[in-house]
Amino acid sequence: MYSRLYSVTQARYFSLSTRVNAVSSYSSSNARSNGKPKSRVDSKWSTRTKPPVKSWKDNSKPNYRKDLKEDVRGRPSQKRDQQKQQFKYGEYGNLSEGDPTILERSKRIVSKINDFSQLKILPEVRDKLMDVIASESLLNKSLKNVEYNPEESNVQEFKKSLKPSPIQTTTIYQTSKTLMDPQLQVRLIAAETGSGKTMAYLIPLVDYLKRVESENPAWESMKSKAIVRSIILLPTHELVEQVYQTVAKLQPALGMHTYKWDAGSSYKGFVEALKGRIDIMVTTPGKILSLFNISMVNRPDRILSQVKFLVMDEADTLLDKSWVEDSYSTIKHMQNLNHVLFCSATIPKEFQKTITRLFPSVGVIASPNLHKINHKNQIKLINADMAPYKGSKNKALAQILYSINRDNIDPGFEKRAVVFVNEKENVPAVAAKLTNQYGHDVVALTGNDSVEERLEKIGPFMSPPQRIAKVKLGKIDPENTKAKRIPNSNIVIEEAPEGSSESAFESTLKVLVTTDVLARGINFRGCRYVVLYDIPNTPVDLVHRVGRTGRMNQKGSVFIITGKRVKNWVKGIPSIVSKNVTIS
Ligand SMILES: Nc1ncnc2c1ncn2[C@@H]1O[C@H](COP(=O)(O)OP(=O)(O)OP(=O)(O)O)[C@@H](O)[C@H]1O
Repeated sequence: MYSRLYSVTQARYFSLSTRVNAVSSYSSSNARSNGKPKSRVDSKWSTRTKPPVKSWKDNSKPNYRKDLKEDVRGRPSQKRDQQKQQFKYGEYGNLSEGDPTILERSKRIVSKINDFSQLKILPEVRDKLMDVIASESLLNKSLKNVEYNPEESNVQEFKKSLKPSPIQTTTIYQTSKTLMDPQLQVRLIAAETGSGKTMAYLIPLVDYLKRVESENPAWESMKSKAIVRSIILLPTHELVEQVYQTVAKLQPALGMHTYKWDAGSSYKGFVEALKGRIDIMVTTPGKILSLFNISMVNRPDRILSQVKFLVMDEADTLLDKSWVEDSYSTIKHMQNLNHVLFCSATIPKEFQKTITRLFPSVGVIASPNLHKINHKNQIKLINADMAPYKGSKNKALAQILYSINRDNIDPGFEKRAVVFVNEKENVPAVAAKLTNQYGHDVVALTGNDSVEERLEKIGPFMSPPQRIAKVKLGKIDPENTKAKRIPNSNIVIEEAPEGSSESAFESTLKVLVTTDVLARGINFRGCRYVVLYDIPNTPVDLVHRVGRTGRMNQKGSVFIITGKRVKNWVKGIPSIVSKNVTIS
């Protein structure tokens, strides 16, 4: 059926300049569409008058006159209060300050709903998706990294205590109001890292597909067709793999036909899967666009025309300068979309501008904790210019790792730490130093590694922490320790004497040294420690890197290596986190 027919010229997607013209036609008229016929997606967006939920107002320019008026009336100025609670990340602050009314609305919804049963979800979908959460949540301490088996008692026990996270509550509540309204609905879901955004978009998506199956009379004739019904797009193959592991559980649970199209998949495999109908496909924009360049697939536009539900996860990346053209082209090929959900942990100002320019009707659902770092994280600044490190960041790092190893937190379990450096060129040297000089168990990962290598390297950090075999537990007695110098360094540490509780010091720490390539979206289960070898350049980098620990309201420890010339605002980071201040 999918023999060669497609012409490449037909598929060549428009250049950015053409696209920008096309974009401006969304908000105004069709006059600047370069004489090209407007796509169905275009016209849907341009004719839409009301966003499905409140759209995002730009609060970056303060309205002083309004503030003053409010102050004169003797009432507290909401705007000024908000500014007081914002932490400007040095000269690089680039996060949107947000619209307080959106956050207030979320708080109201969250205060009224605290159970999955209060949300409008098909009972079967609710039940199975709660099984999935219970089988993989990092809060479920009894998980042993086993195959998905909802019948297990530890899964069922944990399921009873499950509550929706704030972003899950607000997203499911808001989307359910108009889920089956056939008009195009575009939403941006924004919430802090590790807040359960994957389920926040997956539950409405699955609920939608299941409702179509039971409510749409055309379903009987559609169900055996070669169609793709929904797509989840992500920027990296690691994230495709991670999200697919969750999505794949819906195959046995709800009879969903799921498909992962990643770096290793063949076109033949895709065509085979398509013949049996794909309900949920997880992939990257690049893979979708490649459909237009292969001979095996006949009329890719037709395949994509049945996609009704699209999720763009890590949307601020997918719409940044280097991705926006591909991402936008991908969306435009899906002519009959009913729902588009953009999902992000951060709303940089640039992203906010892009999304409102491309999709003026976008409605925003944001969690009350957006742009805050989980205050349960303990942030420590380590000055590498001080003795005994004397300017050596590597010595400071070695000492941090050593102290992590001995801290007696989660005794009996392996420890994992992720070290972020700003430049990928520095990764091998830092990793080599830690391994060769300080004897740590380290893997180094950069964008230069192949997808397979990366997946293999991050594997141990993605699974729940393993119990250590044969560890003697016991408190470390500071009186009974002796000083030890780390070889070839001037770092002196205390070590338990032979025969005491030394096995509690036994190195069980696994260290991953990497860059921003792994800072986003990866759910490092059981990674309690993050070390920032360099000060992140932007608040977006800070939020994402720190967000690899302290997920779902857990505790995490973060060490930031600084120097004596560090700016004052950097020194303020620990206190803004503990005081739960919004970062901008
Ligand atoms: N309602 C819930 N209760 C308990 N755990 C949950 C719940 N929902 C999701 N989780 C778990 O929380 C963890 C974090 O979820 P997820 O990866 O979706 O976060 P995220 O918001 O997408 O993070 P990031 O912004 O870093 O991508 C996962 O282990 C997930 O299984």
